[in-house]
Amino acid sequence: MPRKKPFSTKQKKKQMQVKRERKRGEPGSGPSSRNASVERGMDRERQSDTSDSETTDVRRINQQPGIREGRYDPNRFRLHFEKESREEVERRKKLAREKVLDQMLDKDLEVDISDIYPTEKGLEFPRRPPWNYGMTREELLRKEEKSYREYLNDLHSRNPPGSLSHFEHNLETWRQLWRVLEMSDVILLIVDIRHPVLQFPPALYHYITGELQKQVVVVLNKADLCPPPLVLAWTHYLQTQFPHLHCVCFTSHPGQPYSTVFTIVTPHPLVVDLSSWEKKIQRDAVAMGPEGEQSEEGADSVLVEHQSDVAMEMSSPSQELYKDGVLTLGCIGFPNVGKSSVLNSLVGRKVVSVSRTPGHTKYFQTYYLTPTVKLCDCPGLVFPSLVNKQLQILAGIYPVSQLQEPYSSVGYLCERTPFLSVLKLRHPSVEGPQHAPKGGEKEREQGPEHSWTAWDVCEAWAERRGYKTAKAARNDVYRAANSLLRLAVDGRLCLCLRPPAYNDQREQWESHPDLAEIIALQGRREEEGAGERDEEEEGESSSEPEEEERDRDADDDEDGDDEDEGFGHPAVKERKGPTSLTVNMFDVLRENECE
Ligand SMILES: Nc1nc2c(ncn2[C@@H]2O[C@H](COP(=O)(O)OP(=O)(O)OP(=O)(O)O)[C@@H](O)[C@H]2O)c(=O)[nH]1
Repeated sequence: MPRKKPFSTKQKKKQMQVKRERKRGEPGSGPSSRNASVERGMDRERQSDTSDSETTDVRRINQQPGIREGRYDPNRFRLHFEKESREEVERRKKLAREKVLDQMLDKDLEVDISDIYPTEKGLEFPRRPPWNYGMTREELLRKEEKSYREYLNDLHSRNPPGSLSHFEHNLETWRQLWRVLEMSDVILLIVDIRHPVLQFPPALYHYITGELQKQVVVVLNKADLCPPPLVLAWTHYLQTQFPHLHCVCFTSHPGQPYSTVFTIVTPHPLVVDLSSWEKKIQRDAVAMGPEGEQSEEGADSVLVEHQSDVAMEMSSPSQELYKDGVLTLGCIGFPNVGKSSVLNSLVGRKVVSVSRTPGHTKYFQTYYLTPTVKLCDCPGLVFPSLVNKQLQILAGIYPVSQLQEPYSSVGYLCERTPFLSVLKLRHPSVEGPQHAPKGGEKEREQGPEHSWTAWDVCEAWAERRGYKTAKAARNDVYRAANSLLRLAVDGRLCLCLRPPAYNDQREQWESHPDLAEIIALQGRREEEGAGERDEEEEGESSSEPEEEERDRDADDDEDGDDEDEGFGHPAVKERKGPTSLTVNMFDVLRENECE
């Protein structure tokens, strides 16, 4: 009997996908937006068909049909970035194999927002052109497309090809931002506290506070992943740069029950009557089963409004403020910053699915917190900027599974984190059986005599994790690179940027009186939080990544039936205990802060 050919899970999934599509009578049809591996395949094909043609990309975006042969097109709202040329990808691959990694200094992690969004580069975002009720739907759409093309031409005329970072090229997604901005009374701009300036486009802030005359609250999410003094320093920096901004530190993965989850750091707290929210949350808490499970009939249902295309296209912004006495909070932000998680935390349970894959939220929806307070969730949007593309990937804005060349991002990460001590790697040139180096061995096996390239790191991680290619059983370096990038995005190998002058002012932040509040928010013990534990500061987390790293589907819905929910966040595991019985989501905003 011939030997069975090895068949990887990925191949199997792809085969199943093709089968399903064949059954539906759509041979060779586009990928489901939920199946990252198929998408990647398609992206690779696209890469070869355009060789980096911007105009082709733009045309493709604007031709993207909403309805394909009478069926809804799931691809309509997916993230859409400009393709890089094959030469560029090959160049970076080569570099990843050859360039010896250099450890960066602390100072190199300091970033000023004007480095990311320099004023003189005109890094605007697409605006909705003026319209009126006399226009037909087709006229309006044509006008929007024309205006979008002009926007892109203008942007590219100021910024030569290749100089801009990845940014959203899907007009449909920008249309949703327009709609959310129009219908919201207060905008919650969610950013990841590890690198907030990457996700805070000044043009957006000025547009909302100036032209729209609306309030912006920046929610510094994922505070559990950042040393407390740095949380304070970033808050202070943003408030200084943008005086009309309200800053709120948040974590959807707190280290303890929700009682201290939401801290208003700004002196101007939100003024919202949430008394009926309090009652609802209390009823929901009672309706929770002993394991924190929700009983079928117990908790109040959350009124969800699914938005239609007509609602998207023809509505007037000016007529909508506080429409019907309802305050609308719009949650916007880059992909993967935790918009859906924040929304779930505020609602008190899962109403929106959460995924570690950016671009998971495809279409905006609204949810009533109370009869008079509505939340609106918008798909993640990447604004044009000058941020390093490798850093963009580490910041989670680009689906790791779709990367053609993950190695240079691994290199970027390793130059800025103590990867050797965290990952306990052994240089690929060292022979002998693989085991984790300990004590005196450490120096010998991974010591200074070895210089590392990004490729070496991936090779060593593949060896350590036992990642092998299906055919030749060689180290699967591509898979190892993806695994490392996911560790970074999840905060297991944590890269936190710092505001300018942070290192000089560090002592001041480490003894700041507001530190205790941040430590409480994170659910840390005071002695552990105040002095930025060394290993944490350098990116090391409390448990070894290799113990926790699992292979999960790239586009996993984290909060489905997945037992592994909260992977990588020790704090979340704590929350899963009996304590969840006492969860009181109203305390997300403390009483005295919302009156
Ligand atoms: N450690 C930590 N992880 C978080 C937090 N909030 C969200 N996450 C994780 O971040 C990832 C993205 O969360 P989502 O809520 O889906 O993010 P999103 O902004 O809605 O993403 P898109 O759908 O891409 O726009 C998931 O893996 C979450 O578990 C947080 O406060 N702390």
